[in-house]
Amino acid sequence: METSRIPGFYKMGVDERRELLTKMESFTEEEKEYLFSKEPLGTDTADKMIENVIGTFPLPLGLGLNFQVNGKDYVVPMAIEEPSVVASASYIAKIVRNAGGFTTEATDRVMIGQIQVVGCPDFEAAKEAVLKEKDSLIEDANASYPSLVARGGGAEDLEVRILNEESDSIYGKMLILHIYINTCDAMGANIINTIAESLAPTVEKLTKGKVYLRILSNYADRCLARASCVIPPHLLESKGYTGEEVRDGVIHAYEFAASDPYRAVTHNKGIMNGIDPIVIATGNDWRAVEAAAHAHAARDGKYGSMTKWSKDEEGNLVGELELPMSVGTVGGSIRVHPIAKIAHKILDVESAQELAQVIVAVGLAQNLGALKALATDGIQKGHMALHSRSVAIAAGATGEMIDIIAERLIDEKEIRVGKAKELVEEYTK
Ligand SMILES: CC(C)(COP(=O)([O-])OP(=O)([O-])OC[C@H]1O[C@@H](n2cnc3c(N)ncnc32)[C@H](O)[C@@H]1OP(=O)([O-])[O-])[C@@H](O)C(=O)NCCC(=O)NCCSC(=O)C[C@@](C)(O)CC(=O)[O-]
Ligand SMILES: NC(=O)C1=CN([C@@H]2O[C@H](COP(=O)(O)OP(=O)(O)OC[C@H]3O[C@@H](n4cnc5c(N)ncnc54)[C@H](OP(=O)(O)O)[C@@H]3O)[C@@H](O)[C@H]2O)C=CC1
Repeated sequence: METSRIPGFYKMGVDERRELLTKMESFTEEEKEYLFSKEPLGTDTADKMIENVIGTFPLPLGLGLNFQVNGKDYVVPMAIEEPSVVASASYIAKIVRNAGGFTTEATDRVMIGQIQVVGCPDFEAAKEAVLKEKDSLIEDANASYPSLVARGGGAEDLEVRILNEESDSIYGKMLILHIYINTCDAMGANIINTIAESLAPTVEKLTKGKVYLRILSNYADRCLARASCVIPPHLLESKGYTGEEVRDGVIHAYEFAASDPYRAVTHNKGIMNGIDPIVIATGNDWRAVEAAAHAHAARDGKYGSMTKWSKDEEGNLVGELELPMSVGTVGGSIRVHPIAKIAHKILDVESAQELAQVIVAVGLAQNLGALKALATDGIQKGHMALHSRSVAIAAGATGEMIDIIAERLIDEKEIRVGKAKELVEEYTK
């Protein structure tokens, strides 16, 4: 889409938003049917995707607006059940676009396949034997997946480690091969597992040991994406707070997360609030992204903040986020789930590398949204006001009653289900 800046989008009704979206994006009739239908993922398709299917589990799909990354505008599809996340991402993206937008970069998409060998009569000799045959193992790996090589990807390198060298237990000592594979635009789990399994018989011959596990590592530390932003303090100003106060509050909040795992987990949950919804909407494996993100946050041996916030010489707030981002634009369920396909069309990324960069930019925005709120009015004001509609529904409100009850909960500063039930009873008397 030409622009991601659509002021007042949230003030429109759903039908009005859909009409505007169809003017901005050229959907086919089939796409419109899926996107706007009551059953976007048919049970027939669902039944082919997983096992023991009895139905589907819909999530709200919203659009994160105002995003500008490396000079390009992105409308970001976000599938999430939690209120205020989409609003917060859009809010911060609006501030950051006025500061020049997010800057991002990504490494090559190199994923890791692990092969575990146990029971080698001589582990050092086994390691040497594997390393001696490194080139031919890489050739074999590539021969097992020629289509990947044809796309410019494939196995690139191989390393070997001996784990628990001093262990007395027969279960402890093992040889671990890492095979590094460029999976192009696929997340690559199945590709890597296929390659790792294909190498196992040769590895057993070389090592005289027994191969057990042949599987990718989800700690994709050679498949990283980075985002940063630089925000002049005047853009952070909000009611009752100077920009400098907000900036300093955000940096204090970061230092708290960097020093205390109890805070870091919550801080990082706030980052994943932005990341998971786009990973889910684009049909990617969010468990893989979550697992790798938290491992990366503990890479120095202590769990800490995924982001970093600081002040530069001009007094600007500087935000940075680096995460492993093993996502794809093909593979898995991406081309199977009709809404995931449409989400890719809306997002308009050309490669997995580009997708990874947009995702980390959204994570960085989401973190700032939470920290800005926490460092000023507190989280409840913005978040609970938007949560009030869910509270009203949980208390039994329907139709036009939902907004009326939600408004009353906000006015009376008591956003809880018990209070909402009282109001619903009063309303229906
Ligand atoms: C909620 C806001 C944005 C309100 O903030 P506000 O100042 O009332 O917003 P505003 O009315 O000035 O609007 C500014 C922009 O925000 C967006 N916006 C504003 N309202 C809406 C809406 N209804 N729907 C969609 N977009 C909205 C919209 O883009 C709008 O620009 P415009 O389009 O008008 O030019 C703010 O209070 C905020 O960012 N709060 C933080 C919310 C948050 O982080 N939620 C996550 C849940 S809490 C959690 O799980 C994580 C946490 C917090 O524990 C993590 C941690 O501890 O670090
Ligand atoms: N631990 C984990 O995280 C695990 C995750 N998984 C699951 O694996 C799935 C992801 O595996 P993945 O291997 O990505 O998916 P696929 O098995 O679907 O493989 C991707 C396929 O996409 C095709 N392709 C088309 N264009 C490209 C391109 N530009 N770049 C790369 N491939 C292309 C390739 O087929 P061709 O070359 O024939 O055209 C390739 O085989 C996810 O569903 C995940 O949940 C599975 C096991 C473990």
